[in-house]
Amino acid sequence: MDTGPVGRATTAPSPPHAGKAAPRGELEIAGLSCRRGDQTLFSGVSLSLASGELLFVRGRNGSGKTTLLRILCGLTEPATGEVRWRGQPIRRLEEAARRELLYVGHRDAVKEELTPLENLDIHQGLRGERGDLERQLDALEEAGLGGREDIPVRYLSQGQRRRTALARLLVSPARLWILDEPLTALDRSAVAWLFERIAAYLREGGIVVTTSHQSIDGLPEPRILDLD
Ligand SMILES: Nc1ncnc2c1ncn2[C@@H]1O[C@H](COP(=O)(O)OP(=O)(O)OP(=O)(O)O)[C@@H](O)[C@H]1O
Repeated sequence: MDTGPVGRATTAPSPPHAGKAAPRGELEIAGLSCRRGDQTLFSGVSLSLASGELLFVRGRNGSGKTTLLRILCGLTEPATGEVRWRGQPIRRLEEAARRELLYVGHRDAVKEELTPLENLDIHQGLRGERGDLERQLDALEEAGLGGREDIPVRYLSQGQRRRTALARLLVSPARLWILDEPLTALDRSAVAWLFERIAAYLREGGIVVTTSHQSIDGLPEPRILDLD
């Protein structure tokens, strides 16, 4: 695992609407079920998440955590039920509303042949955001990648790849973070940094849905969805 220090904190973009009164239940989940083959992974999942709330989805390997997170951001269709973001069906969001969601999957989705800086720039381009070089460099510095911004990702350690993926949180304004196993491969200092980041984001009114097989003691009190 990577043991490099995590760099100085930068000012991450505040969630859109930070500071304004937020309606309750921005993310609404109703009657979700999912089947894989002849197996029901989960059923009857209903809940509502409001500004500042953290949801911890837990369960054994194969219980359906990743599948559920993908359903929450509209990447996978459930067998039954629906997900709404600010009242709109998640799979039919307009572009501006879609940009309020930021998903970091457990496979890092970083391009091996590109550098961390290029990966961050492409990520922003795909979201329709204008990349700001200074902010991108600050984000990579904060994520502990100072000095490695221009090295192709294939030469980086697992922890550094993870940090590259997580640096997206620092450049993209979003209202909802969906983080699948964000702690994987992170060393202790990076875990502490990420926990601080998540706590600050929740205080500013962001919403976070996350999974982890590691302890999340150190994060603000979560709501828990247990798929077992
Ligand atoms: N597209 C798919 N087609 C068929 N089966 C799938 C598909 N996606 C996931 N599965 C199956 O659904 C089950 C749940 O997978 P999922 O990745 O959601 O579990 P998980 O709870 O995130 O597991 P882990 O803790 O191991 O990451 C697994 O048995 C997996 O093989």
